[in-house]
Amino acid sequence: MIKLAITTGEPAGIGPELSAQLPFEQLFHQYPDLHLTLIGDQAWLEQQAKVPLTTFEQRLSIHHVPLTEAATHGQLNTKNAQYVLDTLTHAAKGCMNDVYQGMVTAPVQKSVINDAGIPFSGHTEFLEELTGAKKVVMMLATQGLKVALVTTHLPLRDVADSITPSLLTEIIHVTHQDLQGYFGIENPHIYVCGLNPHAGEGGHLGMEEIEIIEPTLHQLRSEGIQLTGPLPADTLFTDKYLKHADAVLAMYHDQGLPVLKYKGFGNAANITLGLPIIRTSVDHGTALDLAGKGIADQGSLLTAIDYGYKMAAARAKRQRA
Ligand SMILES: NC(=O)c1ccc[n+]([C@@H]2O[C@H](COP(=O)([O-])OP(=O)(O)OC[C@H]3O[C@@H](n4cnc5c(N)ncnc54)[C@H](O)[C@@H]3O)[C@@H](O)[C@H]2O)c1
Ligand SMILES: N[C@H](C(=O)O)[C@H](O)COP(=O)(O)O
Repeated sequence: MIKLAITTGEPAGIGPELSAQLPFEQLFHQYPDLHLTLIGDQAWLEQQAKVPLTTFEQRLSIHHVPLTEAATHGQLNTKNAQYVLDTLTHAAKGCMNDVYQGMVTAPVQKSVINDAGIPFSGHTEFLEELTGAKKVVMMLATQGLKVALVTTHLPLRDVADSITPSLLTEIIHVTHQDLQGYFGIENPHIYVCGLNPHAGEGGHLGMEEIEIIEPTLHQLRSEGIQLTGPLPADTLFTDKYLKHADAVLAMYHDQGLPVLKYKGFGNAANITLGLPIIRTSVDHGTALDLAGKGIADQGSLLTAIDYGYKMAAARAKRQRA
């Protein structure tokens, strides 16, 4: 059995309804050994389900984490911030203890957690700390494109200073290793974006390519890692390069993710590489404007479940070998 935990996310957003309204019958048919546990407030989830969740009791459980205050669609409440983190902690610890073979996260509202006085950048950073991982990488994947990021939830002002040879080396090592381990790519070819326009224009538009990125890639190539770049990011995302790329490494969030989401929004998943556990997520946020209306698209949650299931199956196969 592959047991996946689904954290149902910000209670005022679309996460609870997307999770409770999953096409369970179809999913359990498609993945005959899949078991799902929805993690969140039981009454809030049952209220949003279309069929009684007990219908699938052999394959579907709810792990009840009580809301602090009743939730209302579209209305954030700082009192429920800790609830959201409790669902994540339960799932992550369950994965570390092999109760679950992976966790799939519905969206959380980062701002309300911070407004509650709890510093929180995102699941990626939260899980890195909770699991004690040395370095994690945010990678979003859709059919035909995987984009990994060197920096994640960082103000643009701080990005350039944070790109160092050691960070770049760690990020590339983790990406390379997990593309091999979870995606069965024997010798991944990673295409790397420059940081500056035109990859620095020979030093006239920034020195990071010459001083940091090129020497680091040169060093890593000597270890046998296939790397192309740094290439100008505006033309890297074209077929000429993408047809040879197993993944693209972007230097910052909005260099890589708009391209990925333009190609695959609704059919993409966010995957945290480098964790000791498997974690996949949706490609969208809490969409407070849609919450409770029953019109939010389920595609990305299904994609995240698919990646989570396949990664867990790949790891189980590796462990048996
Ligand atoms: N995995 C996550 O936890 C995650 C991912 C992205 C954003 N967020 C958080 O979500 C909050 C809101 O972020 P945002 O407004 O930038 O992005 P958003 O994805 O919530 O909304 C952007 C636009 O996409 C639409 N949209 C989103 N999901 C949709 C779906 N399933 N079906 C149809 N339309 C959908 C929304 O209606 C909106 O127009 C922020 O706090 C952000 O940090 C969380
Ligand atoms: N950067 C993600 C995106 O834009 O889709 C999103 O904020 C989620 O990040 P976490 O998985 O770290 O919460």
